Amino acid sequence: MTSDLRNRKATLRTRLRAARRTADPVPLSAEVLSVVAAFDVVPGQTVCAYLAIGGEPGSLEMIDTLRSGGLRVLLPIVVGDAPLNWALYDGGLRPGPYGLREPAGEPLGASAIAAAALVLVPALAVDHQGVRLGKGGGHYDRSLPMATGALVALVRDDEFVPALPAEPHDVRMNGVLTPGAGVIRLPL
Ligand SMILES: Nc1nc2c(c(=O)[nH]1)N(C=O)[C@@H](CNc1ccc(C(=O)N[C@@H](CCC(=O)O)C(=O)O)cc1)CN2
Ligand SMILES: Nc1ncnc2c1ncn2[C@@H]1O[C@H](COP(=O)(O)OP(=O)(O)OP(=O)(O)O)[C@@H](O)[C@H]1O
Repeated sequence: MTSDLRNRKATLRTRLRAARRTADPVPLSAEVLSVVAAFDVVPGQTVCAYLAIGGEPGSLEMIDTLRSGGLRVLLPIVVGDAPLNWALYDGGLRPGPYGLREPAGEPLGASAIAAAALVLVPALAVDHQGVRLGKGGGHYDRSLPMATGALVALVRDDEFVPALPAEPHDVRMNGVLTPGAGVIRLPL
């Protein structure tokens, strides 16, 4: 049962990653403000975001839009198999693992995610029940249980799908942002 779920997830990841290799960029630099508005996030509040790589929706411009709107933006720092650490993005970046760029500021600890009114979550796909498929490292699965704010995944239109395989540890999303459909609130 569990290994069947794992195999289905792995097959989906391979297909979705391959499709992203030839897909057009999706910067979401303006659209991200519709998420901020939809979840009543106001200037001064904290948003946990991510810096897109390798065909992921999002961009540095998207992060800058959030900062320009007066939001406090935290970016993730990978610490092995531990939950993600977080640091304030103040314009400084340095190279991280997996070709990532990470915030150069002082790490705030894994529990910093709890202060975020909104968490923008990278995903390969999300389904209509809010189940998210990530890259398979489990980094977000270990961190999202500590979050208290709205969880919104960013995907392409065709990556928002009717149903994905779900395991008990998969944390459900409260919403999804796609370039074509904008913000979609998901029933939890
Ligand atoms: N932009 C972004 N940041 C993130 C994540 C993410 O999915 N996207 N993570 C989500 O958990 C964590 C890091 N986990 C990641 C796991 C794999 C890859 C990845 O795409 N690896 C490439 C290249 C590997 C390499 O060069 O060594 C690959 O597998 O093709 C990226 C991030 C935290 N930060
Ligand atoms: N809360 C958790 N604590 C410890 N390990 C976990 C937790 N959640 C998930 N894992 C482990 O992480 C691995 C990857 O999980 P999964 O396939 O759901 O990844 P994903 O959601 O696609 O990845 P990510 O969260 O990095 O985007 C699995 O081996 C799983 O058992």
